Amino acid sequence: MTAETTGPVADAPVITTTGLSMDFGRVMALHDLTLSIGPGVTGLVGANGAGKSTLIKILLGLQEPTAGTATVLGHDVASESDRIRAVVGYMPEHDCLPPDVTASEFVVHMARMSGLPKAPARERAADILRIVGLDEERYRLLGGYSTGMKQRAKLAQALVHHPRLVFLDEPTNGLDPASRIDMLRLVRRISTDFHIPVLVTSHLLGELERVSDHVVVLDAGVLLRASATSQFLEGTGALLVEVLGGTVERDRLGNALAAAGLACQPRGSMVRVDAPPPGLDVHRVVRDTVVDLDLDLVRIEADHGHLEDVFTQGAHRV
Ligand SMILES: Nc1ncnc2c1ncn2[C@@H]1O[C@H](COP(=O)(O)OP(=O)(O)OP(=O)(O)O)[C@@H](O)[C@H]1O
Repeated sequence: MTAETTGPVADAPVITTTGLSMDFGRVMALHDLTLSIGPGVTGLVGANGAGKSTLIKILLGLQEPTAGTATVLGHDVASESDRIRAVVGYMPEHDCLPPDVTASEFVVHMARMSGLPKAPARERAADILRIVGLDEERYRLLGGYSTGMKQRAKLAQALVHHPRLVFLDEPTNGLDPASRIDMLRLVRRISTDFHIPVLVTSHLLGELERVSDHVVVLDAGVLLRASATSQFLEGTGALLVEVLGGTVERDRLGNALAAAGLACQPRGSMVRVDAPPPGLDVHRVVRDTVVDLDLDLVRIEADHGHLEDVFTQGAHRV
């Protein structure tokens, strides 16, 4: 297997699906999915069981859909899955690492399986293990690795053969908050530093907000929404206001703003003020109210949408 040398044409779809369905009998894992995914990082989000892994397996040609068609880098998944697997890197969700070999041996082996000769395979494996942060640990047996190190080793094997596209299935699974942030930085680097399109999944809806250019939201196999991340996060027109103190001060402010005619409710330690009627200078009303109540203003900021809102706002199915 040799990876192709040319990258995807700018803005050409990297992945397309048309009417894709996967019926397992008792459960419909994907239902009539029509999608077009471009370059950059695409976050595929949805609760456990939403159909994320099933979609990836179909795209890799590992599972045959019950209906519909799909292409990956222009190749048809039904008839050209060998071509697809040659040019796509895949990090599976579950632990799939042999415990009794070192990370170095494993990643060199995966490079050789992809067709790289011995010396370049060693060189490439060393490079990629350094990039994922396993330089010093590369001669340790994988069986003794922590979850975070195993995730990095899985990522290394997905990148070692110079793929033109990578699928990362729940790369932050089992990681503590600091390791999650590190892993998400690595995911971003795959796109920004190496210019490889990435399809990355997470069941934590908000997790991919910061690293994804586009987001696809699945709910029980149905496409809820697919759009640029910026469209999910754009301003809602509402404001968040914080004053010094605790819930007593927050509620005094909220009650006074409500008495001044603004629709508001508590949001954590802050007061969320709904988009005001046109013509009303809400910043002035807030500042005047804070002064009248003898409170100390910490901040007034625009409230932005979040990915989770897609599930709570009666999402429009696409
Ligand atoms: N081989 C299979 N046979 C029967 N049902 C399956 C099979 N594979 C997946 N399913 C079911 O299809 C649905 C979607 O599963 P899938 O693994 O794609 O979800 P997911 O979004 O990746 O969730 P998770 O993150 O929990 O893996 C689930 O209800 C799952 O139980």
